[in-house]
Amino acid sequence: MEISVIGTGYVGLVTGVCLADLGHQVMCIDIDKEKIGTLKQGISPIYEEGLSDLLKKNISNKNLSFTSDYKEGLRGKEVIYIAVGTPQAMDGSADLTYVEKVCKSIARYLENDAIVVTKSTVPVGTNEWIKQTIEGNLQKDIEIKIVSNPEFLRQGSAVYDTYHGDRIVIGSEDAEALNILESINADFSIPIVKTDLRSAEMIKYASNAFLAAKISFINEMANLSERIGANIDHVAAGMGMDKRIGNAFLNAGIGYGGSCFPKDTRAVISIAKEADYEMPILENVVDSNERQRGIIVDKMMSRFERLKNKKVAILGLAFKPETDDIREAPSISVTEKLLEAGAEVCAYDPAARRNAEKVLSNKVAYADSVSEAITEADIAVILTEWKEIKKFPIEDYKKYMKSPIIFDGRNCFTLEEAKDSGAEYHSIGRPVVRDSVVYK
Ligand SMILES: NC(=O)c1ccc[n+]([C@@H]2O[C@H](COP(=O)([O-])OP(=O)(O)OC[C@H]3O[C@@H](n4cnc5c(N)ncnc54)[C@H](O)[C@@H]3O)[C@@H](O)[C@H]2O)c1
Ligand SMILES: O=c1ccn([C@@H]2O[C@H](COP(=O)(O)OP(=O)(O)O[C@H]3O[C@H](CO)[C@@H](O)[C@H](O)[C@H]3O)[C@@H](O)[C@H]2O)c(=O)[nH]1
Repeated sequence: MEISVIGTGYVGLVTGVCLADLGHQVMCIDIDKEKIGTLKQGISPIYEEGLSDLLKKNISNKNLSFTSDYKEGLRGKEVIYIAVGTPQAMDGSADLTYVEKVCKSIARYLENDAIVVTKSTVPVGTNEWIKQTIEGNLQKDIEIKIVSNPEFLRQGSAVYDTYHGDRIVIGSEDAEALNILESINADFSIPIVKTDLRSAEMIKYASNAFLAAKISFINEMANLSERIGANIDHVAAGMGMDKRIGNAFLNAGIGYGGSCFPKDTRAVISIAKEADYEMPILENVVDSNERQRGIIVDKMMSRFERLKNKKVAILGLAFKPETDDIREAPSISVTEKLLEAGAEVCAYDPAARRNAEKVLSNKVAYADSVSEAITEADIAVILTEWKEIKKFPIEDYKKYMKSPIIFDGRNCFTLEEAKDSGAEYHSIGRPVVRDSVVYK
């Protein structure tokens, strides 16, 4: 099929590349000319294993091309995916400015009938508004059909998720459009849920809200476990064996971040407000996550009283491993709090340094390895569970640090490893290990 994908962020790029790899003729459009220039050369602006190879392969076999010119990008296209950002507005709702601009550009430049598919995460009812906005601005007598096709990929494993996701959701009131989308997606060999527009939009928000709630739930259980002498690793393992609960998303830590959970949970609360309905569970999930982001610095404060002039090594800045993204990463607030308390911060991240430098205070120094970051440090704080950070032996911290005191926000080491390491080890939801003793 002749397909156009609008927006080359995580979702747009991976969608475009994967559809091209299935044999469709895909043209990706982005208003960011610099990005388009980079993409044309086969260079992925996104840190994701395997993506660059797929990108180059499909550019060279002429299934995939890039443009910032809407007229060229929409010419003769039968299916048009919208994959631009829907960031959080000041009031917590989803900001649809980019989507609106896209609708107006489609209306202005499209010259043939087409199916418009929304991949962006948008509030319930938005797809109907998209149809009206395009139709209200059309320059030609053409027919537009609308399908909601929310995206469930995770950053860092986006290509894998596209081929191995648990389900593909497509929603439309138009049976023919639904069938065409079903046939495009059939090649991914993933179960397809066919539904109406509003339910498809709601499935996306409800799924993210549920996952965020699961994380906040286990985080609160972890905080309680610390206070009563239980070990959250054992608690989560025991809970997760119950198939009704499931063992995924039960890793306690310093809270969820990233470009989706924080904004999507707030968007649901905002949608509910519009519908004059209160959602106390979700409101508390958001508050609980805010509190969780602060607990690692609180733990340091209660251990040291003062952090002034302490040299703190931050290990991991990305909101999770295998991505260079630091949007809503806990590292942002932890770094701010440490600097406010007068600490000297030296950070290491295998991929996110370039993005971090744009956002974090210029008082933060950067290291090129774990060992360099922790050299002569008073405290090491682990914020992202990168493989490299998990693999760095806990017993080696004492070789480099002034005093081997570790605050691990991602439970990278077992208590057994910590016990024989010579390090003082504070983690989440587990007893402290000090002088080889596990303190309950
Ligand atoms: N990032 C994820 O893991 C993920 C997963 C599932 C769903 N989503 C949702 O998908 C959507 C896109 O997310 P993202 O992270 O890929 O976005 P992003 O913000 O990283 O990228 C959006 C891209 O759209 C481009 N753009 C903006 N306005 C444009 C316009 N008028 N015309 C053409 N291009 C334009 C920008 O230049 C940018 O390259 C959001 O709604 C998000 O909630 C994201
Ligand atoms: O047990 C867990 C699992 C995750 N997290 C944190 O939760 C956040 C999000 O992680 P993850 O879901 O792996 O990353 P995203 O790439 O943000 O993906 C989520 O958000 C996307 C955008 O909507 C959806 O498409 C995905 O299905 C959904 O998993 C990160 O900060 C993780 O550290 C935990 O703290 N504990």
